[in-house]
Amino acid sequence: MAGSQVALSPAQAIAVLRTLDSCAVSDALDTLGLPGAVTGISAMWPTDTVMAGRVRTVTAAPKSSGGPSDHIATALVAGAERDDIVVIDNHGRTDVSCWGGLLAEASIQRGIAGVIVDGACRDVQESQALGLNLYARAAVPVSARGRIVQQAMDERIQVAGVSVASFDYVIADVNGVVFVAAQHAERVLELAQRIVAREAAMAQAVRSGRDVREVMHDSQFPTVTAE
Ligand SMILES: O=C([O-])CC(=O)C(=O)O
Ligand SMILES: [Mg+2]
Repeated sequence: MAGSQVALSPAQAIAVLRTLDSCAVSDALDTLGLPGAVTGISAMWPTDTVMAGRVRTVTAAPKSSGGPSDHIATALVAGAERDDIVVIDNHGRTDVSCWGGLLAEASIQRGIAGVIVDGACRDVQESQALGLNLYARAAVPVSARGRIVQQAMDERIQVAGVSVASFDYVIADVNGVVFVAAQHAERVLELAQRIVAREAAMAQAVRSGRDVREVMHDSQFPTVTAE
């Protein structure tokens, strides 16, 4: 892909992301001076999976009316597509869940690749049993029902200070969550691949007995730049 001028399709971008990890993508964003890495949201169980896909946003809000309403995220999940990743913005609230096992069941049927909650989730064991990747700030037993609704979907949201829109990309793994704005995906992925290659060479140097002070010194192994 290096040097390629051909635009990546979403499927190609997702396939490349799945060969990377969140640290390499975060480093690429750093190099380009772009935001994307978030802190405080982590995998709900120890995982060796790299989750990558296309963002679909849900904006959560407290339920204001007394009457019946759609359950949060159902409208988005019902129309979601393969490799979508549901990203729920509950503004960091951890006193109520936004995600549970029934939503996970429906998500698997749609081919959804995973879920990220800027807030809390529940029924963690049900998502895990279904193999649905789940990232959140916390797990709590408290239901969304009667408390939280979907205010909007596919609107721009803020996740821990990072601006995120539907059809951006996201990668998440045991290290955390990193968003990639769609318009920068090509440059970010190309750079992240070069960063991975550099790290592999550095690891090989350490394995072959070179002093780690030398291998990791800023003067060694050409720093990967934006060019
Ligand atoms: O009531 C809720 O918060 C949703 C829930 O548990 C589920 O989707 O299984
Ligand atoms: Mg449930």
